[in-house]
Amino acid sequence: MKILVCGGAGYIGSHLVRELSTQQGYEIIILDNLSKGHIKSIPKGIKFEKADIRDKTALERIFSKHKPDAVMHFCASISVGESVADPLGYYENNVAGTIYLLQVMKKYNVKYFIFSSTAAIFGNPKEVPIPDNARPEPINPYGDTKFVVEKILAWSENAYGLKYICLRYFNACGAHESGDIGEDHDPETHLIPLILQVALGQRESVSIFGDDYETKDGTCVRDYIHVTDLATAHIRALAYLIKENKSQSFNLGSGEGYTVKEVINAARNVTGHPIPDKVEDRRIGDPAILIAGSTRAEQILGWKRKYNTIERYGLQPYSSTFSWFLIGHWDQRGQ
Ligand SMILES: NC(=O)c1ccc[n+]([C@@H]2O[C@H](COP(=O)([O-])OP(=O)(O)OC[C@H]3O[C@@H](n4cnc5c(N)ncnc54)[C@H](O)[C@@H]3O)[C@@H](O)[C@H]2O)c1
Ligand SMILES: O=c1ccn([C@@H]2O[C@H](COP(=O)(O)OP(=O)(O)O[C@H]3O[C@H](CO)[C@H](O)[C@H](O)[C@H]3O)[C@@H](O)[C@H]2O)c(=O)[nH]1
Repeated sequence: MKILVCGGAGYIGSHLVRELSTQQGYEIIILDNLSKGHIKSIPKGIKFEKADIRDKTALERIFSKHKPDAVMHFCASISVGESVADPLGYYENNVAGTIYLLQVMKKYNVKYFIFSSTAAIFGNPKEVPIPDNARPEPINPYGDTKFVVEKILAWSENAYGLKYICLRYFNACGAHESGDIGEDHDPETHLIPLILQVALGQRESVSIFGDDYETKDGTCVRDYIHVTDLATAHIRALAYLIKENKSQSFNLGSGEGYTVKEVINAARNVTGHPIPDKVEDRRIGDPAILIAGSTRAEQILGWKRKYNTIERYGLQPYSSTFSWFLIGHWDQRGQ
């Protein structure tokens, strides 16, 4: 089976490629414009097409050349804060880009689509952990772009018979066990790599965006899920889609939430670095608490987190950052 992995040079996509390439029966083609991804994260022997999903001519060329059977779609602009400042850019890349991709899939009769959705579609959830069937009510443009695509997918199934799976990741974290791929965004906006940059002496302090939320220590709560566990969920989702021929949406998280302060403290414990912090104003568009209920993925896909003990995480150096956080995360809880 030929799988076109759009955004396969990025953080989560590159981990999916690593896992998928260990499975029998899949041929992988990566499409990425390298705006954020890294050529060095593409393993030797995997086909690569440098292209932008907003370039329909390029998409047509790639589909006609490789004739994929399924598409996994990781490409997006991904920062909540940036999306508030530049909503049009976000709708263009995340919504218009996805429409072009779906149009070309339709033209080349490609039926299976796996979409990187997000916890950000839920806005300020009414129930925590957020059930799979909670009603999406995004509160920032980034989350809304993903919700719009989810609706486009449902209507496309209705009209054209597209079969799709939306995987709503909570906060991805960690790095590949080999240590040669991991999170490497420039500029970095995600909390854990920013904290680790302080420990590495590359930044003086980490900002805490708001300490007046209604949470146990006033800082935002997020559910951090290991990137390799996200990758294995994709492989299960693909197998399910092909076997059952049924569209579905799944939350993917750990079911546990950590405040910004807890994450910083965990990193202090693990690295032994004081990691100075600075409380700043709230970041616009940030919900107070996001924790996943992933019952559906567990029950329907048989997905289970592998990376849930300190022994599993280990110290994983990658580039200039380390996935130290998760070790500390468990130390702190006494596990
Ligand atoms: N990182 C997280 O915590 C998280 C959480 C929930 C959902 N997601 C979603 O998962 C997906 C992957 O996230 P990530 O953290 O790996 O991001 P990333 O930026 O590392 O990866 C995205 C990749 O897509 C490529 N890309 C972006 N726009 C493109 C375009 N127009 N044409 C071609 N390539 C393009 C980038 O170069 C990059 O390699 C995104 O859709 C994101 O919204 C991420
Ligand atoms: O310097 C920082 C950076 C972040 N934060 C806080 O840390 C938490 C996590 O922020 P991240 O930027 O690391 O991640 P987000 O929760 O904003 O968003 C991430 O996870 C979402 C799903 O939950 C998305 O899908 C999105 O792509 C991805 O960026 C938030 O409360 C944020 O306010 C800080 O306090 N200081």
